[in-house]
Amino acid sequence: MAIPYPHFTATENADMDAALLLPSSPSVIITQDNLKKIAAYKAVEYVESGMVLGLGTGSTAKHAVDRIGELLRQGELKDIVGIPTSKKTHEQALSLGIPLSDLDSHPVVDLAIDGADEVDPFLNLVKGRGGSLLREKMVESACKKFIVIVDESKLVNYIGGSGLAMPVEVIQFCWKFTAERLRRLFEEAGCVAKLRTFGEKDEPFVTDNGNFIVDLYFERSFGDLKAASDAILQLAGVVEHGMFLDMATTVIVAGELGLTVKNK
Ligand SMILES: O=C[C@H](O)[C@H](O)[C@H](O)COP(=O)(O)O
Repeated sequence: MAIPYPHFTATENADMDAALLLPSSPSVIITQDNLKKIAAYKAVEYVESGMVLGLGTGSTAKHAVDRIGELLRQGELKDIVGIPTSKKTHEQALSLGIPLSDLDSHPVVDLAIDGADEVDPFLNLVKGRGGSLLREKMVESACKKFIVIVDESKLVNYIGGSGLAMPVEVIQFCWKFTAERLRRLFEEAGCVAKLRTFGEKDEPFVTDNGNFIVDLYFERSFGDLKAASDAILQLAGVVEHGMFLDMATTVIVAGELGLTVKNK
């Protein structure tokens, strides 16, 4: 989807790196992917040499990982250790020559940069529509600073408010039983629970950890997020859910009027 940028002046609203990405002529259309890149480049300004970095997953985080690789190659960043949040990011970072490690060797992460599927006004998130929520939550709950990068389409009034999926990673064993228990937890919010599938044959999507994903859809708000989180995690068969509550320290939003940086 292309987003028109009729009156945007890059140098007033964005940093120089991001400004370089913006169209020079007001009639040029800037794409949603450009917005993701602008947010990602801004986040990478927070990276310092010597840091242990959580490397996020998804189409927005991919730009941040690319940029980190580029700055390492140029010698502008040194001694970075990356902790990837998925097999896909692991492969991307390897191909860029970013030195990698894991939480066993580096249990404290200085900074993580990742995308999100929803961001509410309190900086609570939904993540995992790409299927990587569990490793993301492990890495991002171990970090001192967690910067979330989104285009403005991800902003919602309340968690679940996009009408799109809130993913829950479940073990494969009797997943229908678990999906039904999840649905019943949120019956009053008009919840529908669906197994995530892919391809023409509708095969179950399997996470990097060998689990399935049940996507929850809500007709209306389910209220107390902490209570919902606790209730989901109490179900045997659930591994983790995609609500990231009170975890983001900064959210960078690239939107029609430029970049907004929201701090906790
Ligand atoms: O599982 C995927 C991750 O949580 C992503 O960070 C999230 O889905 C946002 O992805 P994207 O930047 O592609 O919209």
